[in-house]
Amino acid sequence: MSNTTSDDSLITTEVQADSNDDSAAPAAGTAVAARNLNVYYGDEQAIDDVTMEIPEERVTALIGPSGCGKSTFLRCINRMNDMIEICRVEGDVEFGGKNVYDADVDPVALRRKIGMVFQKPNPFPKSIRDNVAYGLKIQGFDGDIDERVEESLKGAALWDEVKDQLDSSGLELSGGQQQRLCIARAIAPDPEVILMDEPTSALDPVAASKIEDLIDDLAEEYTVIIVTHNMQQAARISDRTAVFLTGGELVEYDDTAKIFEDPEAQRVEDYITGKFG
Ligand SMILES: Nc1ncnc2c1ncn2[C@@H]1O[C@H](COP(=O)(O)OP(=O)(O)OP(=O)(O)O)[C@@H](O)[C@H]1O
Repeated sequence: MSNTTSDDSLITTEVQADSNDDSAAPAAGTAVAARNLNVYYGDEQAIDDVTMEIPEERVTALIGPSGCGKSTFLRCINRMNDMIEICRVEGDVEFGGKNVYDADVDPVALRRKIGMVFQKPNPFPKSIRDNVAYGLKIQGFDGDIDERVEESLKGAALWDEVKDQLDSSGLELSGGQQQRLCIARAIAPDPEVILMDEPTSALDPVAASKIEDLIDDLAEEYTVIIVTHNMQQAARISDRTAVFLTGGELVEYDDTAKIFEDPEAQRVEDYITGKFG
């Protein structure tokens, strides 16, 4: 993967996926591991001592009622919570055998390895090509940008629809196309993990279904971690499901079929069957 660039002096460290530090290496097949993770906003605790290992090249869904900490947990993985002044993180989030909160990890380099897609499609007011190429240019990518743009748009199942209008504004696309453009932008720097925070909740059912199909394809190459309010969606697209309940407690984490068909915790069954939440 790409190296750090000289045009941004803040970028000092590339997170190594193949660290030689065996003592810190996660078990084989684990993309991301949280260890005793606690997160606070001021005095309020949003994540309560969460430990979990997220498998690579699978879809892992984070579900639970509003305010239970799903987005907070997701944002810890690529340190997006750094932007929130009152947010304090304790514990480890391991990626590539390294705690992403270590002092020598550069968050910008980390976010190239762990990309993010948000609830509301947020393309830049730029051409389709420039939206996808944006991150590559910033990082000083020295390969063929047009080729990478094409690959990324194909990877996001958007190429056939936009290949003749690459110079048109990304804002002229439909909501579903804009979200796939944002996915193309996220995969352009060739990340290992893609975080998705309710990526279909602002879309109509047809557009949402296309994104669901795409997520399935993405998991062949990337680790996908998705927050969703839609339990049917979690059941349809994920391999593993983590159920958070009020106070940021991870109550159950297992294969998706097990969570939806035979959960261990009564509280999870009550949540899944709509008794609360
Ligand atoms: N920027 C912030 N400042 C202060 N408190 C916050 C902030 N972001 C989240 N919180 C609080 O942290 C807790 C967890 O919020 P979070 O958004 O992570 O939950 P969530 O499960 O993703 O919710 P939702 O499903 O409604 O998006 C909530 O009590 C919320 O009010």
